[in-house]
Amino acid sequence: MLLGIPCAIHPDPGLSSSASSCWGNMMDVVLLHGLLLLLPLAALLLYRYNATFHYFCKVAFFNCWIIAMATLLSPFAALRGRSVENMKLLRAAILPLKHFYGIKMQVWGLEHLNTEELYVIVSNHQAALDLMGMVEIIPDRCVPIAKKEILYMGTVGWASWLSGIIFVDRYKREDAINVISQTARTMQREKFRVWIFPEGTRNQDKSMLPFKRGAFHLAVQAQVPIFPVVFSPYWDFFSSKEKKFTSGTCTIQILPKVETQGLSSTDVPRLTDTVRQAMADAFAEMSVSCCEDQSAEHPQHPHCAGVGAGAGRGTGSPQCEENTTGTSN
Ligand SMILES: CCCCCCCCCCCCCCCCC(=O)SCCNC(=O)CCNC(=O)[C@H](O)C(C)(C)COP(=O)(O)OP(=O)(O)OC[C@H]1O[C@@H](n2cnc3c(N)ncnc32)[C@H](O)[C@@H]1OP(=O)(O)O
Ligand SMILES: CCCCCCCC/C=C\CCCCCCCC(=O)OC[C@@H](O)COP(=O)(O)O
Repeated sequence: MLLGIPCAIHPDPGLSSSASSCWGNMMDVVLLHGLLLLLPLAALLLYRYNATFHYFCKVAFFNCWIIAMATLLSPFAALRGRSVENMKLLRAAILPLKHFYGIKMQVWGLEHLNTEELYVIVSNHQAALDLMGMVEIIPDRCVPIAKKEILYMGTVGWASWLSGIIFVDRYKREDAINVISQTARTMQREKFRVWIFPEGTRNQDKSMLPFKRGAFHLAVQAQVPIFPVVFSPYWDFFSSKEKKFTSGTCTIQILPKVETQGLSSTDVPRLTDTVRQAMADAFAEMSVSCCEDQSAEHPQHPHCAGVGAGAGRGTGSPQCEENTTGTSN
């Protein structure tokens, strides 16, 4: 018996055909086992030496983790019903991810959020990885506003709904505006805070996209302050375009609050511009330090060529030119 296959090699020449077929079986099994051993080895080598494979493995793990955690936690969350308190479960489930990925989180200005009052948080949105930064600082009783598509992602949608996440249909402006106006009323009544990504979509460019106005209408209608939060650029450790995903540091900067007391809807465009400008300045400053760290490690990083040497203008990417200007101001 070899590896579970019954096999008797009989010296009798009359049985030689059965013996040779048995030999064939043995070879098949050996080959199969060899292949089964080689596959993980090849995957390991690919993971180690092929950046694209490495990237897809890490993204797949991220998605699997979220799906697994959502599936595991949804029944517990369901016991409580739809409640912002369930955000604590989601938070606890996402917090360990940074350790798996070797991503160091550095938070500046957390004391700003340490207040009893209600507020709206607005932040830039680079990738789904933002979830890891969000859970570092998300205060109690705070729910994100998310695109409606997430609601249909099976248990992930279910977990999100149970945690009180508010969904907007970005393709139906009237409906989205209604949801936001309703949120302005309920956040006061039910005492919760709201987190919005005013760019409205993921963006890994050198600068932030123009801001949608919903977050600012919400803060004005609810008469609550806005806390701008800026995630430093991920480009030294993550890029979906370049298929890059390594370890690194993410800095989260919480800017001082912007008051909305006494403002009305006519002030929203100016308010939006003020907040965006403050965030863009912070992002530009963080880009410079990110570029400096990067150029120390890899002097010819495509985003940063020339910055370390003070030759950003005209030689490096527009990103670095913009950053250099941002710092000198
Ligand atoms: C443990 C396991 C875990 C499992 C689960 C965990 C995983 C899932 C968790 C998810 C949580 C994380 C969430 C991350 C998700 C992030 C996203 O999904 S980003 C996408 C969704 N977010 C947004 O879209 C941002 C909010 N959008 C807006 O605020 C928009 O303004 C809009 C309301 C959708 C309208 O957009 P649009 O029409 O494209 O453009 P605007 O320029 O903003 O507005 C046009 C016009 O309308 C006026 N207006 C806008 N809002 C209002 C309002 N509330 N009241 C009155 N008027 C409004 C605006 O002023 C403009 O008019 P104007 O005359 O030009 O000024
Ligand atoms: C029965 C259906 C089963 C469906 C299975 C769904 C699988 C879902 C896989 C992984 C879940 C990870 C979800 C993380 C969500 C993170 C939030 C996020 O970053 O969303 C992007 C959104 O802000 C902007 O979207 P766009 O840039 O406009 O696009």
